[in-house]
Amino acid sequence: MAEGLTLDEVRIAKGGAELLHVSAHVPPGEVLTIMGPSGVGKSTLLAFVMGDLRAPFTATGRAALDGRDLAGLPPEARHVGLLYQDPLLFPHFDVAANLAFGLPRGGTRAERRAAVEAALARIGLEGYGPRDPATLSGGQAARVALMRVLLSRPRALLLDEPFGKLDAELRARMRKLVFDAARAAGVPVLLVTHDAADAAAAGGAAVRLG
Ligand SMILES: Nc1ncnc2c1ncn2[C@@H]1O[C@H](COP(=O)(O)OP(=O)(O)OP(=O)(O)O)[C@@H](O)[C@H]1O
Repeated sequence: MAEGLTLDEVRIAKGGAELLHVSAHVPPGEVLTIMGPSGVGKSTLLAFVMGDLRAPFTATGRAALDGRDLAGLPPEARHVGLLYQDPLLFPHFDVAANLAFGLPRGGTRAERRAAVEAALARIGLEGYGPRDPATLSGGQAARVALMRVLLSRPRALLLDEPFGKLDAELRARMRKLVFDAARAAGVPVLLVTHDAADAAAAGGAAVRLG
């Protein structure tokens, strides 16, 4: 059984015409960077792994996590975390509740509150728990969204230009946070980026589509 995330002869077509063809393996804790021109199908490939591919796209081939075929598993049973460039926070929840949503079920109220406080500290947003997400800057919201995904303890992590809205310093901090967390938890990461510095920081292999 191959530990990690495997893409085996994945072919994605749009309206019957092949868009991309890729085979790759991402060992636990490592990052595979996916680069390629706009429109080549990078985000669509991530949707396939999530189990969220929609018409007009079709796919053949296999995505497997720790040797287990993901086909047939609904998205919520895949335990694959996805982070976009645009942080999608729940607008009717405050920042703390957005983070708490990522936490696995269980634990006491006090434990959950402590976990949220620790998470806020890790992203440099101490005291931001009661804030309305609409009052956050783009970079602050991006950090909350990233931390919410990490708290959900995904078994694989898909990042779609996740650092695009951050300034250089924050970008470096967030890269370190996410790559260190993935390494520590043994989580394979697919990183879609146009930024060669992201790829260099990720340190793993890279594939170029198109
Ligand atoms: N719902 C849709 N219906 C039809 N075509 C779509 C749909 N969504 C995306 N496309 C097209 O499918 C192709 C692949 O899109 P995708 O978003 O996967 O590309 P990408 O490589 O991630 O691009 P970018 O780097 O610009 O984000 C593009 O040509 C896009 O215009």
